[in-house]
Amino acid sequence: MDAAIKKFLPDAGNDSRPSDRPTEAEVEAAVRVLLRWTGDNPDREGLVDTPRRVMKAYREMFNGYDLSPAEELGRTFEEVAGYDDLVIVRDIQFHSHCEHHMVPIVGRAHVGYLPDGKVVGLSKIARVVDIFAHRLQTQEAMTAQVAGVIQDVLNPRGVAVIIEAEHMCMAMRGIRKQGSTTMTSTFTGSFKDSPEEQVRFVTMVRGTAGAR
Ligand SMILES: Nc1nc2c(ncn2[C@@H]2O[C@H](COP(=O)(O)OP(=O)(O)OP(=O)(O)O)[C@@H](O)[C@H]2O)c(=O)[nH]1
Ligand SMILES: [Zn+2]
Repeated sequence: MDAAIKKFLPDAGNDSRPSDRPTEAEVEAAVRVLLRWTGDNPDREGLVDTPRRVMKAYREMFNGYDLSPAEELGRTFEEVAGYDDLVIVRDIQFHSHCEHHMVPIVGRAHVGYLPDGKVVGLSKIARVVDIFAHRLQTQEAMTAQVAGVIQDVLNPRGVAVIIEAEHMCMAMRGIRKQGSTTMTSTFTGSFKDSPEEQVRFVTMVRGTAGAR
């Protein structure tokens, strides 16, 4: 297998990842403990099916551990009439969970790259964002991971990623600041080397469509 793809498989570089997962029954038992921790009664009618629902919801919200972002980028094509300029997919909405508190991060990613011959299906860029979002994250790591996998697998002239997100761990608890957003960016290749390319990316992301 291509080394670039291997690097982005779910368990790459993470020896602490358990080789076997808990059973559904074990997960449901853990949710019952959390329900008791809230002060509620897991045996009351409204909560009886909740552990099972939470187990299923976790399987869906964290399915990014079972998917490979590098494999999503594997199918490319070159017949684009010689187009080799900036491609941007902006406003990719995502939901993730912060690795510190396991509560939601809600945000948007803007992803651009400068093709070097081959381009990738646009939906694949959004799929890559979703796969990383469906793992426990910090915003910084997610930004670097999205840029890194596109750079490594497509080998374009450069990749630019901006993520803006609200962290519920800052809104619902702790400091309790609603509406504050965090912005992160990663630039590789030509974007890293050239401030003009960065400006062009940001200008197009902030550009004309809709009420911006
Ligand atoms: N850099 C970074 N920090 C994050 C992210 N998500 C959450 N955090 C922060 O992680 C930090 C964890 O701080 P700790 O002091 O260990 O935990 P805590 O006592 O729950 O912190 P408070 O949120 O300040 O109450 C907090 O400052 C969070 O705001 C992220 O994506 N990136
Ligand atoms: Zn948090």
